[in-house]
Formats: sequence, C-alpha cells, structure tokens
Amino acid sequence: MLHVDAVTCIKQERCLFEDLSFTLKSGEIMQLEGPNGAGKTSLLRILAGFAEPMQGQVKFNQQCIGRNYDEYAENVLFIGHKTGVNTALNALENCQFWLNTHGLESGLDLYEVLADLGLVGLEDVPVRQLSAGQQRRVALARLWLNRAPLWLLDEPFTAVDKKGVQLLQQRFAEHLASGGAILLTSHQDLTTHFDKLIKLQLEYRI
Ligand SMILES: Nc1ncnc2c1ncn2[C@@H]1O[C@H](COP(=O)(O)OP(=O)(O)OP(=O)(O)O)[C@@H](O)[C@H]1O
Repeated sequence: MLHVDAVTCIKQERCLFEDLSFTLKSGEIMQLEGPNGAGKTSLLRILAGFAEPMQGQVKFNQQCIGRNYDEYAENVLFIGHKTGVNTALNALENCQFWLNTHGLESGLDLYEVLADLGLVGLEDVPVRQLSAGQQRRVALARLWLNRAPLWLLDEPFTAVDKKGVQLLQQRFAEHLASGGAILLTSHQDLTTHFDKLIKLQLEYRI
C-alpha cells in the first residue's frame, strides 16, 4: 500500500533521517518510535504529503503521492497533534462536518459512535469545554467515520485513559482486518497483540 523509498529529511541543518526505506502493506500496523525530536512527526507529515522530503519518494499503490494528490488525500486519514477539531462546535457538529467534507453518508448513528467513545451526554457541549482526553476522543471519532485505507496517527493515545486506549486498539484491529494499514507514533507500547506489528526506530541524530 505505502512504499517509502530512500527518503531524507533535513530540518534546521540537522539530518533527521537519511535514505529511509520501508513498505507498509494492507493489514499491517507500524509503530514509529524514537526520542523527542527524532523526526517521527516530520516523517508522518512527509507521508501525508504535507511536506516534501529533501530526497526520495513516497508511493501509494505504486504511484508517487504528489502525482495525484487529491486522490491520495481521499485514501489517507491523518490525525496529528493538532487534532483538527473545531472547538467552537460540539462533538456532534464536528462529526457531521467531517462526514459532509468527506462526502460520506456513513449510515452510522453518530450518537452511538460518540457513546462508544464515552461521550454520552457531552454531544451538545462545545468541544472547548471538554477535558483534553475528551477532546482527543472527539478527534478520534474520525476513525469510525472515515473509509480511508491508510491511517497516519501522531500520538493517538495522548491524554486518553486506559479504557480509551483499549477501545482505539480494538478499532485498529477492525481496520487492519478489513484490509487497512496503520502507521502511528507512540511513546507507549501497544497493549493489544497485533500479528503484523512492525516497529521502526528513529534515532536522534546530531
Ligand atoms: N516547524 C518546524 N520548523 C523547523 N524545524 C522544525 C519544525 N518542526 C520540527 N522541527 C525540527 O525537527 C526536529 C524533529 O521534530 P519532530 O516533531 O519531527 O520530532 P518527533 O520525533 O515527532 O518529536 P516528539 O517525540 O517530541 O513529538 C525537531 O528537533 C526540530 O528541530
């Protein structure tokens, strides 16, 4: 699904990674590990097409992602540190917005999705009035609303409690079983066993 070919990234005259190559196939989950500043977010942003690598290529289904970016964007779900949630809107309105912008009629009961995420009774509260973990849960509702096969998730468990982490990993398993692929950064180990878990370590280079 995703093919990273000899990618190099330099920021502020520091080489974060050089000649990095790997493949992520359907059904596989990759955890990017490494110390703060190693370049995990920088790599995810390159894979999402938000930043250009200094050298190398990123291919999705054999095609360079820049070649038909709009098509690629439909196939990838990126959830970064900035969650993309409109905090002036409530959880339900955010979900409706995501469904509308992706042109999806999911047929899902949004109240049910938000209930699964532990947001019962909070659907109508502006997101800015929710706790950090609850705001993160609203952002992660996109994992239930999106049909993109490739998920790029930057620290998805930040501020999420243990039960929430379990729920997310359950969702990951469903996504992988239906042919999706996931690349995530996380400073904590996954607690669910995934048969096809690949770990990629980025070192802090000086
Ligand atoms: N917007 C930016 N402008 C310039 N340099 C940046 C920018 N963002 C990050 N960097 C540089 O790139 C390096 C790698 O940052 P990055 O966010 O990719 O690391 P990370 O491995 O995701 O770290 P963390 O674990 O803290 O999230 C940083 O040390 C910083 O010097």
